[in-house]
Amino acid sequence: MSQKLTTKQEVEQFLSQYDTFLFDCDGVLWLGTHILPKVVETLTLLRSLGKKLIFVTNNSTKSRREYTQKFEKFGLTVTAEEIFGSAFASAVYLKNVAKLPKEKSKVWVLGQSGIEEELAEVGIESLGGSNQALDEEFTTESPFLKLDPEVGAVIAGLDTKVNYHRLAITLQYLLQPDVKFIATNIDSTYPQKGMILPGAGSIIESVAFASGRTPVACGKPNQAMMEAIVAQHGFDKKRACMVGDRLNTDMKFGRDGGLGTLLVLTGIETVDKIHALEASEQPLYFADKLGDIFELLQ
Ligand SMILES: O=C(O)[C@H](O)[C@H](O)COP(=O)(O)O
Ligand SMILES: [Mg+2]
Repeated sequence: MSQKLTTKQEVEQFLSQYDTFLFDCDGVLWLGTHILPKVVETLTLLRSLGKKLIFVTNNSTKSRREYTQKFEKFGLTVTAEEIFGSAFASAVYLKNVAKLPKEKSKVWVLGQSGIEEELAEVGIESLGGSNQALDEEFTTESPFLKLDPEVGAVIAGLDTKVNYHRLAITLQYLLQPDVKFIATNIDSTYPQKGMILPGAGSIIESVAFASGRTPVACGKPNQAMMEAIVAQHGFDKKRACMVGDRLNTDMKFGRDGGLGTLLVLTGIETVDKIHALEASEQPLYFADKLGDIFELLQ
């Protein structure tokens, strides 16, 4: 049974088990541009206790560089090496696993600057994405219908500017069987302040359905992302805890990786969702919010 953190002793006992914490971002640290209560204090406290902090987000709209700027706005100094985003995971997958041949080395992006920037970082040329010409209404005269024969893959992720034009051109590439199909992540929804919005998975599902294809999904819970994080930071997974707000991505990612798990209720899930699960599928711990760690220790 999942244990709720409600007292100082419980928090101390929880913290004593782990040296490394992997934090999901949307719904755990912040909701869009709103930082959640006592998050800064909690992260600062954990750092002062000598804990290693790593940030693992499925939100592909920003690159690791752009995330460092977002952290900075909240007064938190976090390096790009401490951040793993699904845009980065997808770029690394393309570069190291999918290995596109030279003549098919470009990528069509259904998504935002995070994906474009991470692809550029690993030396991959991208098309589509944030190109403003795609904001225009789709017609059969679209210049993008002249497909680039050098495109060898589609990467699809969260895109708040998604429209019929972008979906239509993405489909044209996906109808080519030799073009690989990569999804940054599978989240059906994500939390914003006061509302739940359609997530990357809901957008990707549209072109997956139209093309009859299933993408390789690179973000949480894919354990390739976990292995990349462990390879970079070299921590003991048994002494690490995944903190998240979603069961089928964050908690599965932690559980499958052999980490401890803490679910916070500031994003997607509710306490009823936890209790509806088999004991073996429940997170080890849950809390109303991440900031409870700081508040309960006072
Ligand atoms: O739809 C998305 O891309 C995701 O729901 C979302 O942004 C998740 O981000 P995370 O909670 O992993 O930080
Ligand atoms: Mg989240």
